[in-house]
Amino acid sequence: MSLALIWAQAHDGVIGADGDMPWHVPEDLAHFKALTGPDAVIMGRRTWDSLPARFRPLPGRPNIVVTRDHAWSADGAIVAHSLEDAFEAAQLVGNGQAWVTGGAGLFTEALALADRLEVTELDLDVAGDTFAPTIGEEWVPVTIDPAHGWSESRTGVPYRFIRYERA
Ligand SMILES: CCc1nc(N)nc(N)c1OCCCOc1ncccc1N1CCC(C(F)(F)F)CC1
Repeated sequence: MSLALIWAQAHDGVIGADGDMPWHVPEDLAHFKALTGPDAVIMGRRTWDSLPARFRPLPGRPNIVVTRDHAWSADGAIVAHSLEDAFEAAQLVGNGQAWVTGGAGLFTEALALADRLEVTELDLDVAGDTFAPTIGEEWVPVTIDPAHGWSESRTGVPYRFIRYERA
């Protein structure tokens, strides 16, 4: 089972504000959908709660939700009570590739287990209360798209996609 992390961040690693993402970049949604495809997604309960109802569960794949609350359940969610349990569940129901899709706490914990990071960088200054994990020296950018500069979202936000792998 291969574990990847995927997130979108603005300047200073902001990934969220008040339980949502303070931007709208349709090209990132398309990127997320294209990359994660039918693979299992693993997310924290707050990220699950942040999903718009039409995307809860994320369509067409196992949705594994990590929560410490042993009373919690939700239609369309496979409940796990630790990242390790989530990883095991993904191995049982997944197809070999699982994605941690948020939030900050899970990203920090999953970083040590992951072999790939897919980061959408937004050239955007925005206030936030939730931040991406620090990407250590052991991670190297293997692709940057576009190779130089930025693409421009139809909403006007410059963005680029970076893939990191372990050195
Ligand atoms: C896309 C947002 C996103 N971007 C990157 N690069 N990495 C992520 N970890 C990520 O957060 C996924 C979970 C939160 O997702 C959403 N939060 C608010 C509104 C919409 C969503 N999306 C819309 C697209 C939908 C589809 F199934 F179509 F992909 C999934 C839910």
